[in-house]
Amino acid sequence: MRGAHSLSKLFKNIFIAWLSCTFVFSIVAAFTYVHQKETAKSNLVTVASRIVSDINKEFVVVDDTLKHAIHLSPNCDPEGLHHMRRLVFENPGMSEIGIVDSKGKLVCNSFGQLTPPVNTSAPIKKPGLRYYGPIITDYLELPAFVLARTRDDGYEVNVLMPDHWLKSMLDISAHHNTDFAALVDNSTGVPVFLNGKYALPIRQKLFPTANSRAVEGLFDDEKVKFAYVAAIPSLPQMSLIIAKNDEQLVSLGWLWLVLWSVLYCASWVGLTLLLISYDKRQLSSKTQILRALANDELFNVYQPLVNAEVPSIVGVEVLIRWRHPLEGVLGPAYFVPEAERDGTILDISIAQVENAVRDLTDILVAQPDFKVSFNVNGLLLGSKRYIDALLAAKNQISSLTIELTERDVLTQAQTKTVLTELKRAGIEIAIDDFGTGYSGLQYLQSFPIDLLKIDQSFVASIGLDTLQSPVLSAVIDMAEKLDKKLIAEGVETQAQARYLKSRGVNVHQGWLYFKALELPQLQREIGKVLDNKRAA
Ligand SMILES: Nc1nc2c(ncn2[C@@H]2O[C@@H]3COP(=O)(O)O[C@H]4[C@@H](O)[C@H](n5cnc6c(=O)[nH]c(N)nc65)O[C@@H]4COP(=O)(O)O[C@H]3[C@H]2O)c(=O)[nH]1
Repeated sequence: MRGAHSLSKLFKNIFIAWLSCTFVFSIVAAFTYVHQKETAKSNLVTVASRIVSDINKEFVVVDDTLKHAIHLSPNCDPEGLHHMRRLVFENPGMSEIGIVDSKGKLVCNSFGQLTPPVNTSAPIKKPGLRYYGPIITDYLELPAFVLARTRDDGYEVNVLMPDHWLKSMLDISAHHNTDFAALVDNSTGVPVFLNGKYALPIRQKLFPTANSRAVEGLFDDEKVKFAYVAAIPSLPQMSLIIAKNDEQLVSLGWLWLVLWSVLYCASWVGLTLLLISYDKRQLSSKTQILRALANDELFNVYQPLVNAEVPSIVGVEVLIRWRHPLEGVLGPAYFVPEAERDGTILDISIAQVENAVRDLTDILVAQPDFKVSFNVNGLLLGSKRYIDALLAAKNQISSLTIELTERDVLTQAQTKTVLTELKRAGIEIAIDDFGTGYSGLQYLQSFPIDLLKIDQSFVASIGLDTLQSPVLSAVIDMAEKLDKKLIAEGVETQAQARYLKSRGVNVHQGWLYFKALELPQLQREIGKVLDNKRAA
């Protein structure tokens, strides 16, 4: 049964660790994915801008060449021929310069006069640089395209650019994972030169276009792509379009995947171990407390409640200590909060009540109205076992008090019923650390409360000019009006004791009189008092 329980706890921890790691890693992975995708898009835009800048530079050079060739004679005279050949020689991107007459006949080119002239199309009467193509020339037998300008005399000067020059510019293999790159006609979107497999977006109209822009979505090859269209400033008829498939934008290398998986598994295992060790720690704190209880390492100390008028010991507050085999005597702050969390406070408190009855038997016989006060919290009030232990103790302790904080009174649903039952059995109900809670005071009327223990901080403020100073006086007035008994906690000086007595608060608890005493010390102190009484 115990084995099955531990196994189910182990699986629970593994599951919680898996869930947490998966959640965190999914969020990190999503952020990384989005970030990588955005970076890849902006890289593609940078690549496109760089290619356009390179192409543009070449086109500007070509355009300058065409502008220089504006006065060349169409008769192919030796001087003109020499000039044309020099221009071709100086620009490796150009294969040939030609002159076309106004009727569309190529009359002369950098190779010489053409007889008969070759028929081409008549020059368009428009200023500026323009292109046409792609074409295959008879003598080059290479695909090429033409850049041209029409002169004022109606002749056209043109330059033949072979495709291999563009190929080097648009080499997509040089740009990691690019799907295609193309120089396209701006009005039709038809590629003049293409590297890769050309596709256009299905739902968005890209052409005609005049400006640079990005598009993303489904393309007509049924793939989701990101594409960037970049205008070429020197040739407004043409643009560059460069695209990447969605899956190419974020490419996770295997090393990255391995690292990510290792990190994920390590975090999962780490978190599982952490949860197991936390469980063990919980378990061990519980086991330790229960073992301490079984070994009688937990014991009561008793801090006397003093009637300051006489003075005499009229009762005690029962406080817990742990004689730890390694750490020495530990105060409640070291283990009570842990015991409250893991539930062992119930076993501790029942044992405490039983020990107190046993410890104080002689004193109770000698002084039957001796007040014995226990610290109780909400959890204890909800336990029938504890209530039964208190009721049983009441048979020996006629003046039995329980101390609760305001929080314990107000946060437990069943408190009122239990307190009424205890009160009916003759148990006195006290509010501990009174004045430190932030709730209203109506509960003092509606709950069966007999006694208020004024918190140490208010007692400490006596004679000082602090914020608490006026509160103490108000608490004393209010207790009198509501007919509640008062005990002052933490009385440390004669001045505090004098003031409290002057205000009618006569039962004191504090180091001025006694610290918490172990049983033999308490018995000695009570013995002294009894001896004094007898002597008197
Ligand atoms: N500075 C100063 N301190 C004084 C003076 N007179 C008394 N004290 C300390 O004030 C605390 C009074 O107990 P509390 O308010 O019920 O506060 C208690 C109570 O809330 C809790 N506690 C102690 N024993 C038990 C127990 O057996 N069961 C439960 N549930 N809680 C306990 O631990 C708290 C602290 O207990 P202790 O460490 O024993 O500390 C005790 C006591 O030693 C004084 O003149 N000056």
